[in-house]
Amino acid sequence: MKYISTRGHAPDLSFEEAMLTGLASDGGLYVPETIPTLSMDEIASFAGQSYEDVAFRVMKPFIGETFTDAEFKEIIAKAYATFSHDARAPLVQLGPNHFLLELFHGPTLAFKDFAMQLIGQLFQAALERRGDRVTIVGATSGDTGSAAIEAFKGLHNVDVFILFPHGRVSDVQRRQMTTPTEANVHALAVEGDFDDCQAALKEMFADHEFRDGVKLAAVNSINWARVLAQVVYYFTSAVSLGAPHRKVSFTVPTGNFGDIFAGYIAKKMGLPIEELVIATNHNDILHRTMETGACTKQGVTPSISPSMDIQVSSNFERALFDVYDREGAAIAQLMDEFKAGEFKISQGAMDRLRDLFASGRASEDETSQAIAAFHARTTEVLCPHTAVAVKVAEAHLSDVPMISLATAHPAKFPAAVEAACGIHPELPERMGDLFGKDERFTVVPNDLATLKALVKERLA
Ligand SMILES: Cc1ncc(COP(=O)(O)O)c(C=O)c1O
Ligand SMILES: N[C@@H](CCOP(=O)(O)O)C(=O)O
Repeated sequence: MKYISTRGHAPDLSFEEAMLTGLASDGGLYVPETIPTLSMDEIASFAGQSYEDVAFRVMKPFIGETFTDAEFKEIIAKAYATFSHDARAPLVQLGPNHFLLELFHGPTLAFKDFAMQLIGQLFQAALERRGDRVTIVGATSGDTGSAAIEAFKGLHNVDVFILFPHGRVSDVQRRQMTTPTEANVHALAVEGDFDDCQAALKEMFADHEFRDGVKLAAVNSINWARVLAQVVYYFTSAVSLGAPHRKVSFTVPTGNFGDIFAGYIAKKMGLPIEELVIATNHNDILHRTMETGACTKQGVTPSISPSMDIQVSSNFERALFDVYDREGAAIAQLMDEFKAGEFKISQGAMDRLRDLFASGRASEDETSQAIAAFHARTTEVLCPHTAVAVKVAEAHLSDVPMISLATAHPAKFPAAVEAACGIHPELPERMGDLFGKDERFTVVPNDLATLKALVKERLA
């Protein structure tokens, strides 16, 4: 399996190289040259299998010969052993034909653990074999950072620097990033928003001297391995509701477009998905783009679903690559235009996007009301990101089962949840001392040169 860049100029890479590289050298994102498909019989045979078994069968065709079957199975087993629910990603019913896919039973209580726990193991195995080390720099609006730190803390062949927007993550998210004591963990509070953090990360990759000098690696969803790991739960949840003999739909709370792009890959692999619904909060660039065909940057406005306070959605580039018939030059041009604030999508590409994705937006009030209404109706306490999905999903309910993705545990956002429904969601006992620990982080101006100097200084 070869991986190619969405901008057409970077060298093709193997799975292992693409994973350890992250962003392509031409600024593009790596995608598989072809998407392997699974037959109806193969998908049907997932019924009743463990999450780990399905994970092996879904991901194996993408990793080629990178690991032996036995090695890959062991990696998967270790990755999900840290989860507190036997099903890993259980489904609960919210109402007639509406289901919630709980993706928050991993160690940091967010869906990011599904991919991060796995790539932590994959990186370790690959780096040990190569006798190599890397410097991970990650940008986070809260959840990716905590999941990355949890997966990589204490490893001798990795340093992990996490850039988070100062004052714009929840207290639980910040503490998950700032309380680990391991020397290879560096939490940096950037005086900017998530888009600034992500832009700095991409600039670091564009500076080839810096990139090669520190052996830069990415664990954001610009890294293909992150997306791949998330494809699995689309299969497990759909099959448990009768797929492939019955279609299902998904509504996905969306920021960087990684999670919903994983759903799109599942569909391309053969999973019969009726609708894939993009759900945004008031930072709604994706919804506006789907409505108008113009992708126009507006400033980020903080919300009660802070992990989705994003306006530059990395993985949208991967979807554009497909609807532009995989023409790297066209994508490079759109991304150049976007630097000045806007690009317009051609009518043909827009028609294809609208065939693939529906979209909706939930305001702050609608999000709070959804938390209150679903708690009153079902006793389920939704996190604000999940509430965005559930609210948007309501407009898409039909006789096809709808699965809304519950991307984080409500206890990560207690203030917003309590304000909405009067319940103070408690952290699970295993995280109970989070607020008793000392924090360790550095506040950094939103300045690329300062950030790069800091990374080099810490590594030295
Ligand atoms: C809790 C939560 N929900 C939803 C999202 C959106 O996911 P994605 O960026 O993959 O679209 C994120 C992070 O981005 C998140 O942390
Ligand atoms: N919501 C994310 C933003 C980064 O997204 P990623 O999926 O590209 O890592 C976060 O919580 O950090």
